[in-house]
Amino acid sequence: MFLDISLKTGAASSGVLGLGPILTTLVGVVVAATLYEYWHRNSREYRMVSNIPSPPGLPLLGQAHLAAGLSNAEIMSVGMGYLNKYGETVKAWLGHVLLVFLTNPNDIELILSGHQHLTKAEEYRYFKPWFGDGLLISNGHHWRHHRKMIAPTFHQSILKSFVPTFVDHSKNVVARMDTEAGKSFDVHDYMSQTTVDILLSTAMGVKKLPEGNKSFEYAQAVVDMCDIIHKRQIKLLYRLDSIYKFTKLREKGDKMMNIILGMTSKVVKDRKENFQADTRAIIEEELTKPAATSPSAKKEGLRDDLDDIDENDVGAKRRLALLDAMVEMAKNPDIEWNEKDIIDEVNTIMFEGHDTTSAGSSFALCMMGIHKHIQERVFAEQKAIFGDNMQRDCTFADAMEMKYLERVILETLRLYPPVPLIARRLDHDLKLASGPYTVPKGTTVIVLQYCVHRRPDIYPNPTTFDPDNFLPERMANRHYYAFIPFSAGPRSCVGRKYAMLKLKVLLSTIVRNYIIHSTDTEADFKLQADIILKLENGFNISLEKRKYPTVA
Ligand code: HEM
Repeated sequence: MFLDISLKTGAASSGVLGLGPILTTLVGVVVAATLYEYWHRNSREYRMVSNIPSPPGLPLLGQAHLAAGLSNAEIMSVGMGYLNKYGETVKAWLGHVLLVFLTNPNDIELILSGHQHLTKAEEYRYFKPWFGDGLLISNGHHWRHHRKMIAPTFHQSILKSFVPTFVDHSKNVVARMDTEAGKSFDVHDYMSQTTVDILLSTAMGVKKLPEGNKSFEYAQAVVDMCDIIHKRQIKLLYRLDSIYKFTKLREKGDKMMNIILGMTSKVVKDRKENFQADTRAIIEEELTKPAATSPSAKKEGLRDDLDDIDENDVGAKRRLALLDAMVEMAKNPDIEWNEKDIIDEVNTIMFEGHDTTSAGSSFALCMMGIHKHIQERVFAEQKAIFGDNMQRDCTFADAMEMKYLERVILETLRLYPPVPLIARRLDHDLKLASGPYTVPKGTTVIVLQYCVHRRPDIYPNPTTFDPDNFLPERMANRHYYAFIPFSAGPRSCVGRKYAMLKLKVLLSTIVRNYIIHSTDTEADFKLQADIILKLENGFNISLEKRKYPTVA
């Protein structure tokens, strides 16, 4: 347009009104930006959310500049500061992308409970090269079909059969940590390798684990890849593929993806090669009892397909663990399932199933190291269960008796939820319950578990670590959606029962072998929320071997 005018006026060589070409371009950009900003501010979306509080923004950028130059730990603390200042429902514009942050359980219920808002937010697209169309990020028919096929592979009878494997790996990590006894060390390194190995040996049916420190290398690559994806989600420039592909970050991302995909494709290849009928079937005995791994009897609003699968199941059935079940499905012409589906779900579950529980177990160990009286109660419960034979292997029945340890795990997940937030894209306009707000279709709504778990109106002394927050009578009086470490509703965590059982076996084995110490306090924690909540300064503990009289 400007060029047209200047040509007609014969001023092309010197630009508009005799200005140089750079200035001409600049004026063009400013005019286009002003027009865009004018259009944006008059859009339906902008007007609809104008009454939702937000930190001050800039033209074009919105609030995007607030994250510029900050580390992940800084973003977390700055973000919390804004939420404290602006209230329980806050909006932010990342350029033209609208984000609405929710911390009121009534709003969260509107998002998570029904089938209306199941679509994952745009921000999950950065996982696509990794998870493909795996459960965590897929939508619509594809997600529904995969969920229906995969949820039964976490049936209680299968989880029960995993307990001896959980025990073997727990004993193994106890032995490996012996070299650290007396020293302060970052326990997350041990937890991440162990949780990778446990997943490989259970859900993936791997008989021979990768040699050397391949599991640790994979776990480290996952941490680095999450950091990259998180940067892409929140830094405006990295969001654009056209810019990201020329950055150093992408080079690093490609390297990490090679390690990750190399490991998972080998797992699938090996399992397919060694897929023998006699090693894969698990025949369950008759089963009619409710799942004992669930934190409490569920009220109607919190029930999900995992409860239904465990509770409405009668009679003997042949069941397979995850990877074996998927290999069989791919061979069955009547089931819509192919090789890519297998790889996508292996990648999804290898990630979701290990990084979450390694953070959860590391936080729980730190909590017990810091709150010694709580560790003593955990140990006393172990003593009551194991009696004079504290070194014997834990069974499924033992794990069901660990009520206090369960409360310690739940309280850890309250204060330090490994998945600190969930994001959905609204498929319909949504009237919120927390105020006179209507959020338009297409918005990214972000459910902040981390914040709802720390609301003082729901948890008196919200920052105090108190496992008794999960006494049945306290839980019964709380809003269903005020404790959602595993999300809730139809898209809740498919591995939550697996996770709780594994954490109990692992922590029970560690606590029976070591007294856990910590020199850090919770005030020293530098929380870092890059996809999975971690401590930037490490999960530092030290261990002291427990001594038992030798059995003659
Ligand atoms: C302490 C441990 C865990 C926590 C806190 C946790 C938390 C969550 C949360 C919050 C979600 C919803 C995410 C979202 O909507 O963005 C989720 C989904 C999921 N989790 Fe977990 N998880 C844990 C362990 C596991 C384990 C052990 C597995 C598998 C072995 C697993 C597999 C999955 C899968 C496949 C999904 C996607 C479900 C769907 O969209 O249908 N998780 N998890």
